[in-house]
Amino acid sequence: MPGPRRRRDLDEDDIRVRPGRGKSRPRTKDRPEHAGATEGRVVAVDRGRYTCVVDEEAEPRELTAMKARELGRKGVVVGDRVALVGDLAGGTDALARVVRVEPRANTLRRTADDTDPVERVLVANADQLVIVTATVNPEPRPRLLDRCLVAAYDAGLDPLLCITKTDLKPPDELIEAYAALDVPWIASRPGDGLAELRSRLRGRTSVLVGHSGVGKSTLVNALVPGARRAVGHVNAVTGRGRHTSSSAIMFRLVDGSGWVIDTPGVRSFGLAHVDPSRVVGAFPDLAAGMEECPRGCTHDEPECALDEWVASGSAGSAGPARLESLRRLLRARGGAGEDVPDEEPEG
Ligand SMILES: Nc1nc2c(ncn2[C@@H]2O[C@H](COP(=O)(O)OP(=O)(O)OP(=O)(O)O)[C@@H](O)[C@H]2O)c(=O)[nH]1
Ligand SMILES: [Zn+2]
Repeated sequence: MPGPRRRRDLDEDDIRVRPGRGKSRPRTKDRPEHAGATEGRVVAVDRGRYTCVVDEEAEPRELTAMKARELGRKGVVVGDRVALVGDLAGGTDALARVVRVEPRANTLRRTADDTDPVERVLVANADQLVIVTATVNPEPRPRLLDRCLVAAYDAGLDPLLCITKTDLKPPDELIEAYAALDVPWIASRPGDGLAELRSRLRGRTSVLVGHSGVGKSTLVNALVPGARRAVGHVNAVTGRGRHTSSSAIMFRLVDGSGWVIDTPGVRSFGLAHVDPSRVVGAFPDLAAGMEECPRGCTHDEPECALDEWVASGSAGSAGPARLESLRRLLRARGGAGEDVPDEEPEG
């Protein structure tokens, strides 16, 4: 007998669709008329126009589509797999219709916060989150990086730390700060590090996130000839980039195996939606020690059994630094009481 579904497995549609009462009339999405629709992948969204790639395997081409009325207010985001009908020829005037959004394997989301009042699904169906930070210019923002990491664990994406501008300053401090988190990292500078990044991206769908000006667009341009992402200039005084990229956009890697999604520079990452158990789940090496915790332990309180467990050495390789990392991330989740602001310094 199937067990009860965990809450995480439910998405918007499950919640809306109630078992029908009385005579069953097929719901819109079950109607057979779109059976012959073409499958596509949304690679860009711009004011109600969706750029989709169809025929990925045989002869990939892009076309523009609008949302069919029957989809109502349902969101369509970059990375979505969709069913398309209508004018599938492509070309400048052709307009297809998105008639269905396939169930999403996952979504990368941010909750509304002070800098962005709208809760957003940023992308769907990715499997890796590349958290990009520069060694300097702009300065790394540890709290923002931690929050991106929490977002990755929450969405079930594998994190990868990508440290840019190592020609200006060595990456050692950053590497050290993330050592206990066991996050794989790569370092890059002009003319170096790209091959390793490429091999990390092969066969995967990766989302690049990071503060404005860290060099995401520069990386995408190097990875995808022809991407022509606008590269901004970092203001020498504020260290701020110019937010040159305005929306998420997806590119196919040259050898056809894998996709990268460039996102606009972020200044914050609202995490109110994140269940702490998703963060804890990213620390399987500490799981055994949690068995002694009081019921409902937040693992960041005096009664938490982890301190003793780690101190006793029963944790194997999971030492105090590892526990401190878990707590750092659990705290990063909270919106209030920020220790280090992730905003730029004033002035
Ligand atoms: N010295 C140095 N400069 C770099 C490196 N990578 C990027 N830059 C420069 O940093 C500036 C910002 O790079 P972008 O690629 O526009 O940064 P971005 O992250 O896409 O910024 P947004 O589009 O605002 O999100 C540009 O002047 C780049 O030439 C690097 O490894 N070393
Ligand atoms: Zn605990």
